[in-house]
Amino acid sequence: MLLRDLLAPLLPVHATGDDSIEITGITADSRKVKPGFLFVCLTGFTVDGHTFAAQAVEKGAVAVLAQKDVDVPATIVRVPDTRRAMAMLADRFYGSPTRELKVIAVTGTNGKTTTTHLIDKILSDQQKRTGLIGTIHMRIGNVTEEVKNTTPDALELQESFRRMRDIDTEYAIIEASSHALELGRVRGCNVHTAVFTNLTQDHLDYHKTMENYRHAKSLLFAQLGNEYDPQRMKTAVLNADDEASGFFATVTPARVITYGIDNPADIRAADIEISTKGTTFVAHTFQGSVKLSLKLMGKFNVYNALAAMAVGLAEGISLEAIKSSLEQVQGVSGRFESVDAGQPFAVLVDYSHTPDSLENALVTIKEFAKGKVFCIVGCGGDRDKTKRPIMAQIATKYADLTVLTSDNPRSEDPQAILDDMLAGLKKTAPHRYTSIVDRREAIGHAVSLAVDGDVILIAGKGHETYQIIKGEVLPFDDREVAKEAIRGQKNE
Ligand SMILES: CC(=O)N[C@H]1[C@@H](OP(=O)(O)OP(=O)(O)OC[C@H]2O[C@@H](n3ccc(=O)[nH]c3=O)[C@H](O)[C@@H]2O)O[C@H](CO)[C@@H](O)[C@@H]1O[C@H](C)C(=O)N[C@@H](C)C(=O)N[C@H](CCC(=O)O)C(=O)O
Ligand SMILES: Nc1ncnc2c1ncn2[C@@H]1O[C@H](COP(=O)(O)OP(=O)(O)OP(=O)(O)O)[C@@H](O)[C@H]1O
Ligand SMILES: N[C@H](CCC[C@H](N)C(=O)O)C(=O)O
Ligand SMILES: [Mg+2]
Repeated sequence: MLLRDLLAPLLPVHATGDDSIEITGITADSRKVKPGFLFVCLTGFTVDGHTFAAQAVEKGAVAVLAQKDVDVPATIVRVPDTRRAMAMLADRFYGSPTRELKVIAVTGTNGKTTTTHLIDKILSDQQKRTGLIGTIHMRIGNVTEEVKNTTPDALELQESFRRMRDIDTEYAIIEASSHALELGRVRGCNVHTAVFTNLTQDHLDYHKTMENYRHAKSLLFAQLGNEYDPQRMKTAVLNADDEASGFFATVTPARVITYGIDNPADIRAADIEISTKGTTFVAHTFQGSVKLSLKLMGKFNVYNALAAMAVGLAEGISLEAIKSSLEQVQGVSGRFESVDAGQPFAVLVDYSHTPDSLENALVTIKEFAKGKVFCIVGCGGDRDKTKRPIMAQIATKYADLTVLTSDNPRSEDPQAILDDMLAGLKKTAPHRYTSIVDRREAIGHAVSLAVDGDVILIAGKGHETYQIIKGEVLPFDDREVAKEAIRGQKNE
């Protein structure tokens, strides 16, 4: 594409140099530049991309998009905000794939991955061709790919949408993280349906206040258009039991469908029963009522199911078909995943890494645990420090024994993170908690104490297969480590 044509969405924009050159690709990473590329200079959190402009040109970049002065032998396009411009150019360069795709974007503190998987199941069962982008992986057609971020940057996102469209994908179901919304990674996407799960504390290192955090989430609802063609009608699916939904309803031009349990809603669950086998409830909807038996456990999963149901109904899928799909879902990797190595007690691996999700997981476990509850939990390094003492308090409130340990300390000292967690605990009940820096040892400790009827919750890392310590990514899978500990115990 000619640079001049590529720049159309940014007009009026000024290019210094030849704008009739052919652009063969776009990247914001100088290490990925190929001859004929446009290099986008982004001011990052660790380095300033403008300092790599010269390197990019040496590698063959013919044009540079910048928001500061750069002096390089290439065509220079100056804009006030390169991140914003990059999202527009990504959409244009990849032929606006979201004009032909129905993008269903799920945002919220907890439940995004689970809800996207439920939506995927409902749509795929109707023979719709779907693609998925989220925390666990990206799936284009039948091919899954590894991801670095829950929501990739605008270039990777649009490129992935393009590949989905090229194989006739109809729906792209994506997680829209608050970082992504704030950083404009989803800007330029024509979103068909936006889903809100909930808003509770997390990421205050980045957003600073809950109000800013809510504002970031609101961007997804504000960017929905109002389309009245029944086939392409835009929808905001909101959780009636979360007060942030009122705000999102005021900022979205789209139609709103609400779901909930406690407050009046368009889709409402009643008669909820939770057991070790799963969860049953009756869903009252604008298309009638239906009783569901989910294999998923916990009240929070009723919310996820209702949100997915709302999306299905908005797409004109029958309630019976939605019920059938939801009832078949066995679970999502690393979410309340049961580990079975023949032990007489239960071991559950769950991705609860926020105060609210940890509390939900423990409340659910307390409903069926016959014996003691053990909770192994840590808090991520280089992440919201204020959630550390709160998570320690929640763990010790519900669990008979809490083992505080490491969860991706990243660049931080693991012991310092534990100290932040311990600061939330009163010294009056020391028998209720202990701290063991080494996560493998922490898991081994709980396994050595558990007996018939007990439940061990290994929280925080879910599907992750690594542990990041001092910036080094080491192999670590809670499920495998738990199995090893159980087998080791049996052999003793
Ligand atoms: C805080 C944050 O979001 N950081 C993201 C950001 O990295 P950064 O700003 O540190 O980048 P940087 O290293 O400073 O580099 C700045 C620029 O220079 C460029 N560069 C850099 C080096 C070089 O040699 N040449 C070069 O051109 C880089 O490509 C970049 O364009 O841009 C990167 C590329 O898009 C992202 O991968 C990275 O996500 C990091 C890994 C991350 O951990 N992000 C988390 C906080 C995040 O976004 N999480 C949410 C989910 C959260 C949740 O809901 O729970 C997510 O969506 O993943
Ligand atoms: N609707 C919900 N409300 C509260 N907690 C939930 C909900 N759904 C799931 N959880 C809890 O949160 C954990 C993470 O769930 P999930 O991976 O679906 O959320 P997510 O929003 O995708 O998280 P992330 O932001 O890390 O990608 C689960 O393991 C479970 O403990
Ligand atoms: N998307 C979340 C994942 C946290 C997972 C937890 N295991 C941790 O490392 O803190 C984040 O990047 O904050
Ligand atoms: Mg997720």
